[in-house]
Amino acid sequence: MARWAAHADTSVGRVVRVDRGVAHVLTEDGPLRAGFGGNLLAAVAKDATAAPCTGDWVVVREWPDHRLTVEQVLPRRTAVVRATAGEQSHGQVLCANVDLAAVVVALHPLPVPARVDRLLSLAWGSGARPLVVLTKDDVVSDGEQVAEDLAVELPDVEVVRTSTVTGLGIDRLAALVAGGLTLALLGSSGHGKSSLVNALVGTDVLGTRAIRDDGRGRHTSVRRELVVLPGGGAVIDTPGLRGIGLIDEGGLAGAFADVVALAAGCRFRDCTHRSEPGCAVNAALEDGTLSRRRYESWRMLLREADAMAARKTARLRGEQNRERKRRMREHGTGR
Ligand SMILES: Nc1nc2c(ncn2[C@@H]2O[C@H](COP(=O)(O)OP(=O)(O)OP(=O)(O)O)[C@@H](O)[C@H]2O)c(=O)[nH]1
Ligand SMILES: [Zn+2]
Repeated sequence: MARWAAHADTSVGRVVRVDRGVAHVLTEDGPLRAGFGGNLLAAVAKDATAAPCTGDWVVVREWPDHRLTVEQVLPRRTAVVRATAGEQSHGQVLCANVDLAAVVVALHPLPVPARVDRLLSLAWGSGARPLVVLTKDDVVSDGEQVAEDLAVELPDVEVVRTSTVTGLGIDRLAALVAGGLTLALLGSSGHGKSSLVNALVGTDVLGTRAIRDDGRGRHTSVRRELVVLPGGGAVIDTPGLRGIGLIDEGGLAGAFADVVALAAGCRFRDCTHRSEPGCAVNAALEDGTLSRRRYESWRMLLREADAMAARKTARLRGEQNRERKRRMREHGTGR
């Protein structure tokens, strides 16, 4: 490496992907691979979210024997974090420092709105600007109508129709990131994320074209990869998200800002928005301002977020108990 940052032996770069404890980092002087430094390993042992992930800016150190290690993960501006249910888990960081978080949903078969809501909650939770990207417009005739219906329900979110067959909407996505921004693609398997990356790059970088003899797609690529685009900016493909348990309260509040605003007007602070008098949410349902579908979707995700929060509390309590027992053993006191 020729050019160095603050210290003579360190350099700053952006993580393209992480493979079994090896970070692939893009620096001003080209790509490099680095293991995790000792302090970083210790931090990761305590909290897995401390590990470098795609999109992170990191400090890489070169040792006298030319070994390279990631010494530090710079603070994340935004992060797409999937809540996970495991007792140990603090959530899983899918990617970091993204400016736009796109929910990628195919137009065929017809998008399931509750699914879009769920993924949008994940997108809102990241701190990035959420976006809906509808794919495979070429296989349907009512793409425009579906996009319009969604846009009406999601007033704060841009909805972009795309097709990697006709090229529709690809220029819009390219324009959104052109100023040097980073776009993350979130969605279930098979909805066309890798195809979008390829269309944006103009070449087959992620290997969606590889088809096996039985006609099914083969995935040779390592996912969660950051790809720098020729027109400026970058795009991150994430692995197919199956869905359940990705919700946190913050993201949900963002995705349902309209409903949260309504709920603030309920007569009772602890209104459950079922049948209480003076419930502003129910009033909006009755006068049609809020759709029954969106209301049901919100309630379902809220229940999930509550369950997730309860598990988190239980986990923290478990950690405290273990710590107290450890101290009892060591010092004969629980204090
Ligand atoms: N007709 C049509 N087919 C598309 C379009 N985009 C993707 N496909 C097809 O849809 C299938 C899935 O596309 P992928 O890009 O692999 O989807 P993915 O979301 O990356 O899926 P995973 O890799 O499993 O996460 C492939 O057979 C693509 O060729 C499109 O715009 N139009
Ligand atoms: Zn209410």
